[in-house]
Amino acid sequence: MKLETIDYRAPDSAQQFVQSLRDTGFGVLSNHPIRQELVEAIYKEWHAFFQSDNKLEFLFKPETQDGFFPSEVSETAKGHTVKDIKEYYHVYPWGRIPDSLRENILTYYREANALAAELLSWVEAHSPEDVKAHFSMPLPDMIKDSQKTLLRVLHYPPMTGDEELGAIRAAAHEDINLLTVLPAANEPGLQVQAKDGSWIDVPSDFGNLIINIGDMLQEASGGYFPSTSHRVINPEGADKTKSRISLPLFLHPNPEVVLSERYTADSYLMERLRELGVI
Ligand SMILES: O=C(O)CCC(=O)C(=O)O
Ligand SMILES: [Fe+2]
Repeated sequence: MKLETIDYRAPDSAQQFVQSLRDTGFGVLSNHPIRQELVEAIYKEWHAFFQSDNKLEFLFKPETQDGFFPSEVSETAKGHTVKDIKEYYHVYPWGRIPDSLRENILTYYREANALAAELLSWVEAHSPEDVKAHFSMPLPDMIKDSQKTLLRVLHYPPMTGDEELGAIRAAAHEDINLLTVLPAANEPGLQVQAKDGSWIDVPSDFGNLIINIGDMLQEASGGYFPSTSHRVINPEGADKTKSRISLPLFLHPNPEVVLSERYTADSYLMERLRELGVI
């Protein structure tokens, strides 16, 4: 399996993109409308924020889950026992955001959401009729004005050598949400698991946009769209001294949206957050 990069502006991009999602759980887009200068500015200013003690004034609130999550409380992926080597900040437009970082990150939030709605309409348009029939509403409507869509700014610090045995930057996991939209990070490391169990590098050319399926879309499509395992491996050699910043936007439907006969978006999310040990 190889992940092909798809030109967003190609005449058959929607069809190719949805085929890639179906085959691998991932789609990689080049030539897309997200401005690279904006992403670079965000990486730079948030890297500085993670280096500063200012982050401690924005410690996350357990009730609302916005703010800074230090590495000591960061996630343990489902089925794992060792914490990931990462710290992160949860950005919601209604949540706390340091003043000097507000403008760029909220612009990105808005623009990435607009593109995400278009990508969901591609998914809908290229779903077979029997799959589409199970969607309780058009996919873009599920996330419209959602207060739950989460932009996570992740910082994977340089390796110190004191990491817990077996710990990696992000242990293998599946995302909980509908789709995740992720600009290629400033360093490689993201891998997706192929059907044969092997791990494949996600093409991380700076400027690519990476989209992957989450468990909620898998649930809503009756398994037609697979939510595939992915992970972020530790750097080797000279790259050990480098931080990695990444910026996944997790598209979450409005809480009352029906995903399937078993779940609403809210009941699904609560179950998963409990499993992760973050609520
Ligand atoms: O940092 C990355 O490239 C991916 C992060 C990720 O998979 C996640 O936070 O769910
Ligand atoms: Fe993920």
